[in-house]
Amino acid sequence: MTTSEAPARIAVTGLAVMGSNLARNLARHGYRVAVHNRTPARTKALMREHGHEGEFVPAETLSELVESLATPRQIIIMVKAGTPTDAVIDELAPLLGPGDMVIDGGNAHFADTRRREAALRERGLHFVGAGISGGEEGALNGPSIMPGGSAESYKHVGPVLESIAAQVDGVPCCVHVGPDGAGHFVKMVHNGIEYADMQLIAEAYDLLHRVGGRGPAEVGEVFRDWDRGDLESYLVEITAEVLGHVDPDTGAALVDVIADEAEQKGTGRWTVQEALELGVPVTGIAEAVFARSLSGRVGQRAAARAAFGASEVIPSPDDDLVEDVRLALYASKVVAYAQGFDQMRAASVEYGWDLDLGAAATIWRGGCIIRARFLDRIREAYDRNPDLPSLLVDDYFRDAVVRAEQAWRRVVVKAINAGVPVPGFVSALAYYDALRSERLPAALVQGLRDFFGAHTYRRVDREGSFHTLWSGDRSQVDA
Ligand SMILES: NC(=O)C1=CN([C@@H]2O[C@H](COP(=O)(O)OP(=O)(O)OC[C@H]3O[C@@H](n4cnc5c(N)ncnc54)[C@H](OP(=O)(O)O)[C@@H]3O)[C@@H](O)[C@H]2O)C=CC1
Ligand SMILES: O=C(CO)[C@H](O)[C@H](O)COP(=O)(O)O
Repeated sequence: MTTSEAPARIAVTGLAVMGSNLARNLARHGYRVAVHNRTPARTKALMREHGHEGEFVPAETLSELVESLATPRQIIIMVKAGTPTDAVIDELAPLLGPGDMVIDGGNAHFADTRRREAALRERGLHFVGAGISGGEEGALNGPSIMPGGSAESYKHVGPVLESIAAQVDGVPCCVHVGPDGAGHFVKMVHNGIEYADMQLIAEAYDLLHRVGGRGPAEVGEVFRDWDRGDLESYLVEITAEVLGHVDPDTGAALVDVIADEAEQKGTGRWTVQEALELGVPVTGIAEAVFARSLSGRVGQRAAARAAFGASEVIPSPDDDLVEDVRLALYASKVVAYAQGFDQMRAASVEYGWDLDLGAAATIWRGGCIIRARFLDRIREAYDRNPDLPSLLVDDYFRDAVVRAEQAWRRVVVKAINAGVPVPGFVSALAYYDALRSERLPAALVQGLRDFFGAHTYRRVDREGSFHTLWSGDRSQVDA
């Protein structure tokens, strides 16, 4: 039904795949939704194809959209992140009144969200930076929603967002994450983990395919089987689907005809850039971002093949390979998640967000791309100890990693000997080994820094900073 007399409860501007599906989700939940898109053809298409699904109020302009809303107004922006979002906010803000709420559901950089929140607060408006995950299907049927912003604004938008979010065990996959950019930060880390997870899955596939000698469909069946155990997750489930799919044009496995150059829109890169700023090692996410970059360096790859010959992998399957790879995948995933949660903890301190890490795990259990059985275990770990220094040291994950360790090492050795690149598995194992080392060679790095730059070092046996007179008599002085 489409009527235009009563005021709309909420509005969506930006009606590409995400915005139109979110508007439909809202309408299906009984909200009267005002809808707008810069190019009116998209609004018309939504009304034509889905207008019967609920109460929509189409608007040709942003001022029409604003006029159609009940106060305090709630407007969701679902447009391209970056300058398009600023353009919409700049046009929208002068049309709004005190207490109105602007909700940015795009993949905004959290620093932009902090800036926008502060600017709108100055004007008496609320700005809610809400990370939304789940893609097209999630937006329609229940995404995971990570709203930031003031507690006051959440009182208004929270109930609406919670009602359209995915529900797991009766709990909505939506919670007030924290002030200003907290929601978009958590979404960014979600995407970083998504990158790491996909890279690890791709490495597992490569090993089972090239070392294990199994075809894509056969490996797809292995993933289907894994999806029934500890690895149960959306990404493992769809891996089975993609690997099992046959290209209608050639009859080959689709994965064999897709160009092997992984693209990226930038959220994984942001995660790593911000981790560098915070000094948090997110090696799994970084390796995943770099693996995508390397895949796209087609000219360099061709030159290397010409110079060295393409690496030739002779399949050498053994009875344990599938189980070993499963364990290595699980342990490497634990590391990737531990690093992502570590980054959120560091950001929480840096920006004063007071993030509840268990709540982040809870709202990722459904609706989003990294939804997984695993997230229940993470939530339980933070329930046991909200101040866990690392997920790895929680009893459950510690035992899981210890159980996987020997298989993990066998897989890495096998991959290296075979010439199959597994940067995700290798770096996860190196992180685990480094974290638990009694002594790290960082001591030598400090010695070298002091030698060439008098950068000083600390000692293990007494307080203070010291410098060795390397070009003098090599005695030690207090620094
Ligand atoms: N696709 C996905 O799976 C996911 C996307 N997101 C995020 O959600 C947001 C929407 O994504 P998606 O639906 O894929 O659409 P796109 O990111 O492709 O953005 C297209 C939309 O942005 C609008 N737009 C672009 N530039 C401007 C501008 N200068 N002024 C006004 N409107 C503009 C377009 O309007 P017009 O039709 O006039 O060109 C269109 O409505 C993005 O921020 C994206 O990162 C989040 C999670 C998942
Ligand atoms: O936010 C998302 C899901 O959570 C998007 O799917 C994400 O934009 C995909 O990122 P990329 O294109 O960089 O792989």
